[in-house]
Amino acid sequence: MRPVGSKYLLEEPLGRGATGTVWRARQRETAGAEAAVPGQPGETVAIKVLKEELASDADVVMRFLRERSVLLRLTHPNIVRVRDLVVEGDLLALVMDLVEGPDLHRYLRENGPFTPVAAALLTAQIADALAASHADGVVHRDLKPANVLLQQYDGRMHPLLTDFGIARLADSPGLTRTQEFVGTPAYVAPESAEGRPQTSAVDIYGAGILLYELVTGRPPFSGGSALEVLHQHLSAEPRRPSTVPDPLWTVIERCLRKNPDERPSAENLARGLRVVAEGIGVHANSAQIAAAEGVGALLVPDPAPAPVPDTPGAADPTQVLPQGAGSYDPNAATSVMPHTGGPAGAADPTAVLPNRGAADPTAVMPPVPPGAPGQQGQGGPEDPHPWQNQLRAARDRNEQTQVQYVDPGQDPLRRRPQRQVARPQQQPPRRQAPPPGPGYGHPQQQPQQYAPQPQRPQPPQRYAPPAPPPAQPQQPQRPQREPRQPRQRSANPMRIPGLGCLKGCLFTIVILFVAGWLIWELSPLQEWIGTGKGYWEQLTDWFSTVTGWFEKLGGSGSGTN
Ligand SMILES: Nc1ncnc2c1ncn2[C@@H]1O[C@H](COP(=O)(O)OP(=O)(O)OP(=O)(O)O)[C@@H](O)[C@H]1O
Repeated sequence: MRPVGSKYLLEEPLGRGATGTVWRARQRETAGAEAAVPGQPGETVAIKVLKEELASDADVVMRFLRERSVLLRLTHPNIVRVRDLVVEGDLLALVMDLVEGPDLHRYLRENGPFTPVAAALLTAQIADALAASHADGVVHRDLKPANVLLQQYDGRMHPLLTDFGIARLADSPGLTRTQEFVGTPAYVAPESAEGRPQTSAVDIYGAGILLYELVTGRPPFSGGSALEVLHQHLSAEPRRPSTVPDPLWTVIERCLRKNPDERPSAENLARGLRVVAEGIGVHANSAQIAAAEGVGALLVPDPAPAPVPDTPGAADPTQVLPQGAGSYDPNAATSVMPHTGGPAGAADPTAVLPNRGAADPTAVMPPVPPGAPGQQGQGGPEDPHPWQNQLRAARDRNEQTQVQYVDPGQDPLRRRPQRQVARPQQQPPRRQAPPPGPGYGHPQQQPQQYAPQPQRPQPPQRYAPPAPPPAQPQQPQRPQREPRQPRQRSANPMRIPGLGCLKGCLFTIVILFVAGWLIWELSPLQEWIGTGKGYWEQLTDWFSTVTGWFEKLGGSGSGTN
């Protein structure tokens, strides 16, 4: 557990975005007066630790401190509360309320689109949050499903907008010098894409995209590359899905106007969406239906939208948004997008949008170097992008929920062979024999059982490098096969079929012969028979008599025939 300042301890990462990593953390001590929420020791919080690039940028640190009061005072039932800001050495962190629940991006992915009514009501709450922050002069600038957390209780979902001010922090003059600004391709307003001055209307555009995605499951503009997506933001009209009711489509269409001055204010958007939700619901009465159909009249633009100060493109109208390329992931982490300062192409974004790496689905905006309009690479086209860290961050973010790297040493699949290696040392020979490996000490009985040791070859597919070493210690077991010598037993004549029987018979005959001789010589048998002959003589006599009987028997048999 890593401490953050003296008051917090990081416990486990909850997720990673382009601007930092969010951790579940615990409060160690009550925070000082500078915190908006002092908290209690033991309380669980969420802490976003900003990336080192940001933390080491003097402008970001300055801005972080300057905006401290804005971030801390931004409180609304639909905004994740920032409790404290920590600046310590190279570390910048925002301490927030911990929200138990998925973000909207994940929820959509797992549950599919919302009904039009639910989508309207959920977006209305987000619009409420925007209205409050815009009134305070704070523009979110990175509105997207991943930045909406869903707190669930009593079977209801309560959306909370997070990451307020982060885009603005990341968009420091220091980072501008490196030709970057923050945004996410699928949610970037046309004026942001073009580097024109931005206002709170960019959030309304983001809300329109989000609403479209809630009812259809995907954002309106897609393409094989971020470049393509940006072109669509600039010039394509969103296609209306047949499932979207007229009044709701009116709202979406107004939010997605290319001209920011034609988009409704956040407050009017929230009101309009509630009217629509009532009018398209199954229980709507005729008045509600009529009100929903006339929603266009409610969607009045903001007469004085909150400006985005220091917008990268704002100071320099010639700036264009060179997008790189890569096929884009609509919900990829916030992209750090480059912009050129070159005048060329200012009026024609297509002229300055470089395309690079179109095949990478997670890629975000590649850079365009300063002073080289329309070109990438600081030193040449082959140079590595100064964006690669961000690209990697975006990619990491996308992968993290799918691929968890498993240390081979921790992998149970790999541990199994290790256990096999250990067993021979236990060597309780006979008992170990039936299980796989060992058979150690009984090679002759289980010679084939060694084959399973090659279970090892299974892991090799994944853990080719680590697997062999554990296998080696088993090599010495092979010589154990030599004890097969017992096979020499196969030379034992007793194992020749029939031979054992013959031997037994012969042995029995000898025994009988000797026993008979002893009886003949030592007992009164000889006298009883009264032959006076020797043992051998008597035997041959009996033998002749018996063979005579057989001959007679044979002779009488043939005479009969
Ligand atoms: N206050 C919070 N409580 C609980 N989880 C949070 C909180 N804030 C963020 N998270 C989790 O952390 C994840 C990463 O958040 P983060 O804001 O860094 O990423 P992001 O919004 O996807 O990327 P970006 O930095 O581009 O905005 C979120 O998807 C969310 O699941």
